[in-house]
Amino acid sequence: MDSHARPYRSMLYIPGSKVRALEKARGLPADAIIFDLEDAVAPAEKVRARETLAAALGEGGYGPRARIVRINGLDTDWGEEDARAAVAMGAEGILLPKVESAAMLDDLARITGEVPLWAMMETPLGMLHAEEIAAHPRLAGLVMGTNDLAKDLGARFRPDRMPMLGGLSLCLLAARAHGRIIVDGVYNAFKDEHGLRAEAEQGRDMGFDGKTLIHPAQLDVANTVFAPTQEEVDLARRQIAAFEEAQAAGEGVAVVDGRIVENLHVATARETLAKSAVIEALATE
Ligand SMILES: CC(C)(COP(=O)(O)OP(=O)(O)OC[C@H]1O[C@@H](n2cnc3c(N)ncnc32)[C@H](O)[C@@H]1OP(=O)(O)O)[C@@H](O)C(=O)NCCC(=O)NCCSC(=O)C[C@H](O)C(=O)O
Ligand SMILES: [Mg+2]
Repeated sequence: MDSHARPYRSMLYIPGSKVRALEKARGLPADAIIFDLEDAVAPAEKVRARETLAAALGEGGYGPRARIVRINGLDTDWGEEDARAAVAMGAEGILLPKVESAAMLDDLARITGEVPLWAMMETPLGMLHAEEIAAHPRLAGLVMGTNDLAKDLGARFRPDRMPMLGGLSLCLLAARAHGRIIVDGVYNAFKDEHGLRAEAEQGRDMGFDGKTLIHPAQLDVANTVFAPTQEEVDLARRQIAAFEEAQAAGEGVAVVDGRIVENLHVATARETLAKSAVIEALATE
């Protein structure tokens, strides 16, 4: 799974226990859905939520949206059974909470076999072991859990996310070093569109592939912020054309809008065009 073959601009959490939300999601413009059996489901509801989710996924109708199931930790009463059930449900990915080592992913892979794994990065130890987690051969991607991380750090929520930046950056470095997808944490104030946009733009500028979301009202902002703009697409086309022209003239460098364009900029420009094409194709499905 790479983020160009399939975008991960918006990853919407849906509690596995909420029948109406599971139904509604079939028509929502989310790139991916995280069907949650962990924190969004109360202990008394855990077993029923697993059954409700199995029925919804069995019914299908989620189209091109990536279907990822977040299970409970393997150290809980529900984790192992969740993992087996997620495989049986045909989940495209299984998301393990509070991953702190590659060994935790090994334990899960022994149950889930070939199904791609995703790791919630949300504890101080997880941040410190991000590299070995990202290197795990079964891992498709990392998902930031900024609520749990703030709790464990004793950090305050600030608009600039200053207390989070060290952890976010460590996980980004690890994800990119191993070619993994990485998706930013949730923005809790789901009615605050302005705040969400600012935080999503910060995540995009840092290098995240997308943002995890808790409410359908957040989808448009994430889908817009994490897609290349028309200006970026136009610039990418002009950079590629100018560089090819320069090469034909025996030059290694071109200039566009007063800025140099070298082969590395052309690689980024080609990625921008590829991402834009995939998003466009998705919109017409
Ligand atoms: C936050 C909510 C509890 C709000 O729910 P509600 O009051 O029902 O919202 P609305 O009335 O505005 O809902 C309008 C319609 O949208 C549907 N809906 C709501 N949320 C979702 C959703 N997530 N996916 C799909 N559809 C949704 C409602 O059913 C309404 O539909 P309709 O009847 O047709 O009008 C609620 O949004 C919610 O439960 N959100 C998910 C919360 C969650 O999953 N939390 C856990 C993940 S966050 C986390 O743990 C991150 C990490 O681990 C960390 O540590 O940071
Ligand atoms: Mg969490």
